[in-house]
Amino acid sequence: MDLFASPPQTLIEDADGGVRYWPAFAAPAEADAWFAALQRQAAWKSERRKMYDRVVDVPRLLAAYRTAALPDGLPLGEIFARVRAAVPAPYNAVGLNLYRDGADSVAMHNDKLHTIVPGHPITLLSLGDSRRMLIRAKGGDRRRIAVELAHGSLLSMSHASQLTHEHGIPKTARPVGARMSIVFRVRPEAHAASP
Ligand SMILES: O=C(O)CCC(=O)C(=O)O
Ligand SMILES: [Fe+2]
Repeated sequence: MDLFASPPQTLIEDADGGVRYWPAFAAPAEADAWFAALQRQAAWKSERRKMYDRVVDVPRLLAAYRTAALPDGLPLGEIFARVRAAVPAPYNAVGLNLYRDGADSVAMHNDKLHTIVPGHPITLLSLGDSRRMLIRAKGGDRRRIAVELAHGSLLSMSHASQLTHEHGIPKTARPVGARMSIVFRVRPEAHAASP
């Protein structure tokens, strides 16, 4: 079966591509190999960020590369080619998030607008244990959409959806192992190496 060709689920519709989800984008064995290589060899960093008047640990590990300078020995070139074929865009940045366990998370947010170029999607591959992403409109119907981001799945969010919706990965008390996301973006040149 050609999983690659299976149609996505549309989670949100808008004139810019909406938010679409492909549950079985990568074959399980391929996703296993990508996860193992990236967990072992990506340049993971723990970051600290200013939150109001405090500096706090970002509750996940991060790595970032320019797509024009992907390191050898990691499967990022192969992943990039597959993602770009499914959701074409002139991606120039890839950010990786590693959620070590259920205590790691990302708060509800939209991706910072000055760090993404209008008109282009944000497209992310999930590897490892599945984690739930919540998506919620900023105004109007505030009911949350939940999507369980499966091993080997792909999610693409339009630029327009960053204006209308927030997304996040809440902490979970479920005993979960590591999960990572590999997030492709079109960034202004000044931000192309940012996570
Ligand atoms: O890990 C994910 O699936 C989402 C990450 C995210 O929202 C971000 O890096 O901006
Ligand atoms: Fe995000």
